[in-house]
Amino acid sequence: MMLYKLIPPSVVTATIQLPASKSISNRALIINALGKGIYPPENLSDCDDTQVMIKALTEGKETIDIMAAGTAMRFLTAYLSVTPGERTITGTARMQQRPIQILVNALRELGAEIEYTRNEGYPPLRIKGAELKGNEITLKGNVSSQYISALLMIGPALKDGLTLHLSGEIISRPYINLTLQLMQDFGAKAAWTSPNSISVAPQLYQSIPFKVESDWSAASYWYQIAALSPKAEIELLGLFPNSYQGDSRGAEVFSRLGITTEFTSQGVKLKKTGKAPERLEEDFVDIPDLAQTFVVTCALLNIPFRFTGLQSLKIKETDRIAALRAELKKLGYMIKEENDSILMWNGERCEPEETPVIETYEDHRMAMAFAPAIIRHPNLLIADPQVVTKSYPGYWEDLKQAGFQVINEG
Ligand SMILES: O=C(O)C1=C[C@@H](OP(=O)(O)O)[C@@H](O)[C@H](O)C1
Ligand SMILES: C=C(OP(=O)(O)O)C(=O)O
Repeated sequence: MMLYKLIPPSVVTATIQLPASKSISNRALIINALGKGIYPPENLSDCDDTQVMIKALTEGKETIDIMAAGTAMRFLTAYLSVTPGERTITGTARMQQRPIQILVNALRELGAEIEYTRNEGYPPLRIKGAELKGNEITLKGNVSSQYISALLMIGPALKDGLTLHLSGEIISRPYINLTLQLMQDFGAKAAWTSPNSISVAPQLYQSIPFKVESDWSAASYWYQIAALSPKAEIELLGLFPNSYQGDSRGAEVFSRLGITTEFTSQGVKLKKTGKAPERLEEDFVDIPDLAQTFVVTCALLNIPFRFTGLQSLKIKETDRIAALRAELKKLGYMIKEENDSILMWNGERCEPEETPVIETYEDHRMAMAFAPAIIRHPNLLIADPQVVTKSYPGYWEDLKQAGFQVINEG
């Protein structure tokens, strides 16, 4: 097992070229493939989740391994259903435990030929591309928005277009809006027709030059470093106001924790105001990928919190509710959970471990959200730090550039 020991600088000074958004990269790639685009998307992310998508779309292999990429698994399942050929799509052991039945059922209802090769409801899948016949379906909106995005993106390729009715609470809605936004940019007609229905017209995508913006989820770890450091001068490149990404709301939540955002022509500069709230309450149903950032930040700043809307965390790269509680306990914080969807902390402590080894559970966000904790817990070690490649391969190099020492303890 690889272990990283970190030593923070006394003042964090950095200008960081963030990775490009994997959510935007993977959408642009699918849309480009469906539209037979002549302009390849520019500034694609160099992360694993985008690399596996590029390979799947270009190598033409019969067995496609998307490793741990949820977006690739879900988007490609829909894509392969409308693309000639017969293929198997698989992923890591964890990916084979992440549910996909809602999407498979929806695609089957539209006429798709998909079989489970191992366990009913989970990858791997055997998919035979076909012309889909249906054009209107109802599916649950409360498990993963990626099923909805996957269906929407193939909508323009269906003879009669597609209408989706979403039942139950709609989670991760900004990711659905991101999909619609990109589809519209590429010339599709796709829009909400009611608070829970979306219609897509049958109309081919147009090819346009397109540049992917930086990743706001990745930016959150730098906001966290600014919040935890006594002094920080951090500039993040490639972020703009009115971002397509829902996680840009992290800037507003961090402003309540004393980190304000100033937009420049190239990105953002973070400022510390020195103000901190007595308590933080937030609903994460629209911003699930920021949960780990804020849980760790608030505990370490000694700010009690109650975070709701976390029901999707159990089916992500790991059970993030359990992982957060277990690892923060090692640092001396007792976090409570309620209904599988709420995490709270009332300030309760326990004895911290002397040399806590933070496990990362094959989850990039566990590594990236706990590394900044070194600023308050100088003895912690990060296990399996290479997990960051899922979304942010340059994370450790960027920390070094910001003055952190990153030492491989073997
Ligand atoms: O569509 C996307 O790009 C994503 C949607 C979200 O997943 P869920 O819709 O499953 O919450 C998010 O957690 C994931 O990192 C990326
Ligand atoms: C949940 C995530 O990714 P995915 O679902 O695409 O694997 C994530 O990046 O935090």
